[in-house]
Amino acid sequence: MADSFSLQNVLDSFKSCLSDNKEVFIKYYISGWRELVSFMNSLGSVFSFISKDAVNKIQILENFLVGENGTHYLTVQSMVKYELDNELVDLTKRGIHPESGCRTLLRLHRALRWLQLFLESLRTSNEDSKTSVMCSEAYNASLAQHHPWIIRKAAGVAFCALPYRNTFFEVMNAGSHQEVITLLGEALPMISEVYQITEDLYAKNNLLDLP
Ligand SMILES: CCCCCCCC/C=C\CCCCCCCC(=O)N[C@@H](COP(=O)(O)O)[C@H](O)/C=C/CCCCCCCCCCCCC
Repeated sequence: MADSFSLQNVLDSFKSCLSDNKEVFIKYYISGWRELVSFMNSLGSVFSFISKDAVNKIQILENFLVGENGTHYLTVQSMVKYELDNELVDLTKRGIHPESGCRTLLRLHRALRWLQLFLESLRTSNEDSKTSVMCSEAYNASLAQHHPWIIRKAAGVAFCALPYRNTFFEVMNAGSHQEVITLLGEALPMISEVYQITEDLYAKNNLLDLP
């Protein structure tokens, strides 16, 4: 995991995610998430429970990727085909495959929607905007609908600990505020494309509600 966060690295990871024929490389998908988790860790221990869950899911996918069937886990497309063809996914209720690649990636995919909304909000924010409000609005419009009450409550408490917008931009380590905004403008189309390709693939295969 990177020692200090760089927004440029996040951008590079999501840029590298797409193959020429628009498949999503799992290796770069998880390296983008690792970079984001390193950022979240720098914000304080109140985010540890979120970071632990994200790291756990990243690790599950990493284990598949370096495991004996790793060639099937090169892209999200090849993973979906391999796991469905070999009945390795619990489709309606949790059973003998509670940690399939498909359901694990789905959790990060939903979080990617939150990230997309949050970054867009940050990009278009002004000096008076509150990061906690932007974060919780993005969360309510995405991940919250998949989380039980207790997680929503804990997430709400964590959001209140987010630093003010100015400090937040500085921790992003990407130069002046204008430079951060420019970089966000470059990162967002990459993130959105990766999100949409994954969303379409999951929808086509009826995988959007995996338990
Ligand atoms: C570019 C820099 C600015 C933005 C930096 C953002 C950094 C964000 C880094 C990581 C985001 C965490 C991703 C969380 C994945 C959550 C996956 C999930 O939904 N897991 C739940 C369901 O899993 P299963 O039980 O079905 O296996 C699990 O129950 C969740 C537990 C933890 C709580 C998740 C709360 C998510 C809040 C997301 C907002 C993070 C706020 C960070 C603020 C910078």
